[in-house]
Amino acid sequence: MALAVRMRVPCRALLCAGAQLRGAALGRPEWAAGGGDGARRFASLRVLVEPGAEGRVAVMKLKNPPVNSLSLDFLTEFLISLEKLENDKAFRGVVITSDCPNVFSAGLDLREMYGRNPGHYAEYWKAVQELWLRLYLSNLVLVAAINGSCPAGGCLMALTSDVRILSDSPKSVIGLNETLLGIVAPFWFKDTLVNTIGHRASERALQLGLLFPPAEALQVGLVDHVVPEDQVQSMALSVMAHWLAIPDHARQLTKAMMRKATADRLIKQREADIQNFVSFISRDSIQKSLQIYLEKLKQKKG
Ligand SMILES: CCCCC/C=C\CCCC/C=C/C(=O)SCCNC(=O)CCNC(=O)[C@H](O)C(C)(C)COP(=O)(O)OP(=O)(O)OC[C@H]1O[C@@H](n2cnc3c(N)ncnc32)[C@H](O)[C@@H]1OP(=O)(O)O
Repeated sequence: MALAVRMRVPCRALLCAGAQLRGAALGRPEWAAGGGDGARRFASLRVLVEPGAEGRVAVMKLKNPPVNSLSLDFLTEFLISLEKLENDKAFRGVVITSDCPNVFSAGLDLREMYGRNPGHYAEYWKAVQELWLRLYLSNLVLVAAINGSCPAGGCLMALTSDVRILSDSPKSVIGLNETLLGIVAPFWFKDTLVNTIGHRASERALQLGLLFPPAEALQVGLVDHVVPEDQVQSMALSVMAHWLAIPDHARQLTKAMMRKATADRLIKQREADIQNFVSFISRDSIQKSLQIYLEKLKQKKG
């Protein structure tokens, strides 16, 4: 219990209070309970939560079409959802997957980082930090069922999980590709990658902005399993059962022991990190890079 308190993330309550206000401002109910599972099945506009197995596992489906970009509204809804699950003692594990075909998540929403004002950038970055801290320090067992493309912020989200299962498809590439956009992965993105695949492999992956196809992602240790597309969720539930066989308190203490120092680096300098982001993203040269990248994405279609 003491651990659970220690692992709580500062400012979380603040952000969630803000999040609820945001939801109210959008003029919709926060949660609509439905289905035979009553309150255990719930949904916001962009996140579906369904029971996974034996009432102790939930499946969170990211549903922000077309590509599950991590917009501010999406982050807000995701964080409220996660908080609900963390606070429900019945749940011990969560599978995170996508409801959008061929894409797990396109990462941070580029429209939140382009052509906005400094106040907006600061609000957005605080929500991104919160997402990482809440997921990275979660007491729940988190399994990422990565059923599609998983670049940058999508990869960061997957990296916070305890286990990653990737679908064996040419579309399912994963990595921190920030340099390809002319931007730089922040230190806590980098730390999370280093903690997963080691220093040398991270250095190469980050500098080159590598997006690994399934076999290479498995080889470098970025994911733990590669399975056919239609088996991603069943594999996630089966891996989850293995992890849930471990007593929670021992597993949670061990997870905290492994991750706390990394999280603390950001916690100690959250405000400075926000200011750093705002000044970096506001630069004309960076805005230009983002503009070019967004145009390229549009041209790809036409
Ligand atoms: C030194 C100090 C450092 C301090 C740090 C400061 C700042 C930097 C940190 C920033 C960290 C950034 C992290 C990120 O996550 S950046 C986002 C990176 N994401 C990507 O590169 C992915 C881009 N998207 C794609 O490659 C593809 O869309 C796809 C995910 C492979 C899916 O392909 P497909 O199914 O063919 O869909 P479309 O490409 O046609 O896209 C459909 C529409 O969605 C729009 N889109 C795509 N991705 C994003 C996105 N990330 N944000 C917003 N919108 C996105 C795309 O433009 C299409 O829109 P349209 O229908 O209006 O044309």
